[in-house]
Amino acid sequence: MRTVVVTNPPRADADAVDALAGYGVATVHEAMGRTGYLGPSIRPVHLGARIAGTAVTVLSWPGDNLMIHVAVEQCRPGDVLVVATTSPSTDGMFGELFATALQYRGVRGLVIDAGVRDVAELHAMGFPVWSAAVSAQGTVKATPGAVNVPVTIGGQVIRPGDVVLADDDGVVRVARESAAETVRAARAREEKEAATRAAFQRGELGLDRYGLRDRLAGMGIRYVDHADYAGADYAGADYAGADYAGGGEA
Ligand SMILES: O=C([O-])CC(=O)C(=O)O
Repeated sequence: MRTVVVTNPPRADADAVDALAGYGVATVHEAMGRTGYLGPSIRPVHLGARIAGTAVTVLSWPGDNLMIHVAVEQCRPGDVLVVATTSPSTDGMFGELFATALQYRGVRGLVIDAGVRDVAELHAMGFPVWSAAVSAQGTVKATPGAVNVPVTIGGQVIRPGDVVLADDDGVVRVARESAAETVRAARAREEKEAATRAAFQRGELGLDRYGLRDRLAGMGIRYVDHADYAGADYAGADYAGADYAGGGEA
């Protein structure tokens, strides 16, 4: 493993980062062509928060939070701490003491591909966390790692200074160069969704709005009244008889 601390990485434009916080993770993920999502294994520890910030990244040895202490010093207001481990770990590497130090530095939250603890205290102090696990298992401060190098979480490469957007749906990463463009795409996506919502509130069907009837016809889907279908054409009728796997058993 590279043992390095990179200082002063480029960070995404602060206005664009703040603007992204106005959109949900699902919206931004869709707006980026369904990319960037860290997947369902990185979950909010508490519901109800939405943050966007610039990543300060940590690559740690599993069960060892030495490099998180190193990373705290590199954090600036508006950052989000992003912690990956060199091999899978669920140990409780982070708790309310780290959160206290990060809050002092204006850090907006934590994304960690490992465990956290002191869940009640984190909630009480309003420090939002997305993690792979909750675990009281303590860790050591023994092994060097890296700060502000690219890390991989949930199949996504997160570079220092990239935007991390997190809410109840999980976490999405936006490349630091694309923050402003992604804000525009998210706004367009939200306008489209608003129009669709209004149409659904009027009773319009997705089948018509999305032009799905022609697609279904192209797939050979046909509509048959139940009275005409319940007879010989009922696929389940055959299945319920001879083909019933459990039929011969006591
Ligand atoms: O210090 C640790 O090992 C992690 C922790 O519990 C805290 O940050 O409060």
